[in-house]
Amino acid sequence: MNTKRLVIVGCGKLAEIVADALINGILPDYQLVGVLSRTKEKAEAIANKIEKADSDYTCQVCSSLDELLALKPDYLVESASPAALRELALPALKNGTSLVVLSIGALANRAFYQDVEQTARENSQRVHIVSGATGGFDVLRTASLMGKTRVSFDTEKGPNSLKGTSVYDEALQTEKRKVFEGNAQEAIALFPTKVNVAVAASLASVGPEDIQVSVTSTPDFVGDDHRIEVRNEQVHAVIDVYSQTAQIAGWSVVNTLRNISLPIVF
Ligand SMILES: NC(=O)C1=CN([C@@H]2O[C@H](COP(=O)(O)OP(=O)(O)OC[C@H]3O[C@@H](n4cnc5c(N)ncnc54)[C@H](O)[C@@H]3O)[C@@H](O)[C@H]2O)C=CC1
Ligand SMILES: O=C([O-])CC(=O)C(=O)O
Repeated sequence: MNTKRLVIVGCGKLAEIVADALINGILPDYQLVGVLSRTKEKAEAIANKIEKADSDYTCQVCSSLDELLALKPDYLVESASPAALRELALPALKNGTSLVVLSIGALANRAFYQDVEQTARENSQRVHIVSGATGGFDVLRTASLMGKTRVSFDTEKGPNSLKGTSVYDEALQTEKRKVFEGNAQEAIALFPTKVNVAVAASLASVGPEDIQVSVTSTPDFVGDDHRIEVRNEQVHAVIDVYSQTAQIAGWSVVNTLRNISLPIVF
């Protein structure tokens, strides 16, 4: 078995799903050798889990990206924020570390996307964009290759998940309203950590400027519903994923890591 050295940046709810999957034997080809988080206690909690699972290796709690990269990981899971992805992507790729990324919003910036692409190529590494809280990237990519394609991305959320953004007001607690219409670049600028999914779907198809995105707030709505519609001359597909929590995004990292290491992939 060719064991891969894995590290995680951002030790929150989604990182914990990946660590638990590892402990539960769902990622047999990986060792979680290092963790880094803004809150050190969260990184320690994950490292302690690995320790308690009687692993025959140590998971190091790191205080800086340099310390983490010095562990020479094969793969880095980013489960922190778009700002973190902007900081770590190029140094990690230059270090010979491939990326599995959740905070895809950072890649809506064309110049950054191109730097990441070129650095990955020059260092023979790859950047895996996970399906997160949505999916259907295979059909999105395939349809877009066939010729002119239109793609829309419509999200429904509860008002509480929009608190702290410029579109929020108390009336949303009782009134259903479309609070955003635009493209994915505009959407991620307005909601920096809430529409990574829309940027991911756009990168898999027509690009962040050319996808039509909307966000609707519905009173008492629990979770998120992401509906992608893709159309070209021959194909019409609808991918509609409801999820009660964001856990599906953590599991999509697990699925991607399995695809990287298993002989048969989907
Ligand atoms: N693609 C998708 O479908 C989805 C993507 N996301 C992205 O995944 C990220 C993680 O989500 P959760 O685990 O739910 O968030 P969380 O808030 O539970 O955990 C994030 C952790 O990262 C740490 N962190 C933040 N910035 C950091 C930095 N610069 N360096 C090191 N650590 C840092 C925080 O202290 C926190 O412990 C979100 O920020 C969001 O951008 C979230 C849900 C769905
Ligand atoms: O969890 C979701 O539905 C989507 C989300 O936060 C993101 O795309 O960043």
